[in-house]
Amino acid sequence: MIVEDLPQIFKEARPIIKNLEQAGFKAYFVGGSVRDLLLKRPIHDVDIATNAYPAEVKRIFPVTIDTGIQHGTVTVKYGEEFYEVTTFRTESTYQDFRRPDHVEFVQNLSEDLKRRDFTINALAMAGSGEIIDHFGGITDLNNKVVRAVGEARERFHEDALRMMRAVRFVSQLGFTLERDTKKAITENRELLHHIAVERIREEFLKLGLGPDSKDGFSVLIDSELIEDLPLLAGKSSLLKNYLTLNFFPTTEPIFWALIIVLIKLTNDEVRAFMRTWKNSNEVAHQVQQIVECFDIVSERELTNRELFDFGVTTLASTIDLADILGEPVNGVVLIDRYNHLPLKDAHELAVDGRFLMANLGIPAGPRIGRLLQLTLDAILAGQIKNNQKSIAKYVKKITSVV
Ligand SMILES: Nc1ccn([C@@H]2O[C@H](COP(=O)(O)OP(=O)(O)OP(=O)(O)O)[C@@H](O)[C@H]2O)c(=O)n1
Ligand SMILES: [Mg+2]
Repeated sequence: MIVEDLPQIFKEARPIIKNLEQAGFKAYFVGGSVRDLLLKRPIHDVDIATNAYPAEVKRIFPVTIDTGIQHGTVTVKYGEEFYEVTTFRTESTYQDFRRPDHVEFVQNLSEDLKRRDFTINALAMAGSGEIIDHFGGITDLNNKVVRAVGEARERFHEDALRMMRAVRFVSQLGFTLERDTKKAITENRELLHHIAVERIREEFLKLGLGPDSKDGFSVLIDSELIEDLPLLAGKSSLLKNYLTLNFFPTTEPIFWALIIVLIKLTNDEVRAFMRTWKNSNEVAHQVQQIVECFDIVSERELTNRELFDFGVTTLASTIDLADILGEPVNGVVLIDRYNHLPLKDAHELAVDGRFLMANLGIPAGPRIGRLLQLTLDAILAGQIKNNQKSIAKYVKKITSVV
């Protein structure tokens, strides 16, 4: 099979293949870019594989970066773009179910393709556009099947993350998981414990935000791989509710908040959950806010002060989450109420601590902060206006009790 009209991104990279060939080496496009080309999906980067050793690649191209020399990868700058050029390799020295620290270089492409994870990812393309398919990858693309190259068990022992990748592709590409590949996941799922949580998280997120995340989740539960995800063991009956949803998350914080609500964590448990999954403090905080806000809106109306404290980003995410979970929350009304708050940020307060000290004779100290908070409450509750005169009057009144 020959692809006649290559997208621009391949055309721009073709001189790299030509240069390697002119120096007497073989070189091909490999991996995800060839898969995505045949699926007519957007292509974000093209990877090149060659029988040239890294030192030889570096001799051919004037600007290179040593990105992963021990794995055989050199980044080549060509034009304004950067390309990963990796020497054909096998990964025969796995000891701990993770990608190895060093690899064995090999001379031919098929040895290299043989150790790749799935048939759809084991395709290569020559500079001419000719597709090289040793493992039935094109048929599997046409049938929308994720199938391990050769023995699935071996592929998963080489790199256990591939089990997550399999399920991620189900969600991302709308494919089904081939039976033996799925069986091998069930039989080898504990191997996932050898994998860094950050890598698992990345795949889990791609799964959760993929267009067919419901199918991805279904396979995750069916294959029992879910039992080996951090803090999700024993939760599959709760997570089955994911399969009954009509909408699915579109952002990272909403995805996490959804999982947390489905597995019924208490607010106190959210932080530890997010930390175990090695999320950044920023994402963890956003998720915590959404879960807290969701808890409130499921029970009662938010107060103006709560609208103010949560802010519009958390509100919008909470409304999305409520929508996904079928919780009756009137998002339009909530956002409208937010938009009509007398102020949206504490900086918009017409007075500050200095004003209270200078004009009302209140001594410096923590009391100033408390008075400002009460003032903010009163303004948000509509009891007083946000101007110096009404604030001064109000503060004078409450200084007798605060
Ligand atoms: N655990 C892994 C990771 C990657 N690969 C191989 O390396 C290629 C590139 O890997 P990567 O960019 O991580 O994944 P892609 O399949 O390209 O998917 P994405 O579109 O998310 O980049 C894959 O296609 C596959 O051939 C593999 O065999 N085993
Ligand atoms: Mg890729």
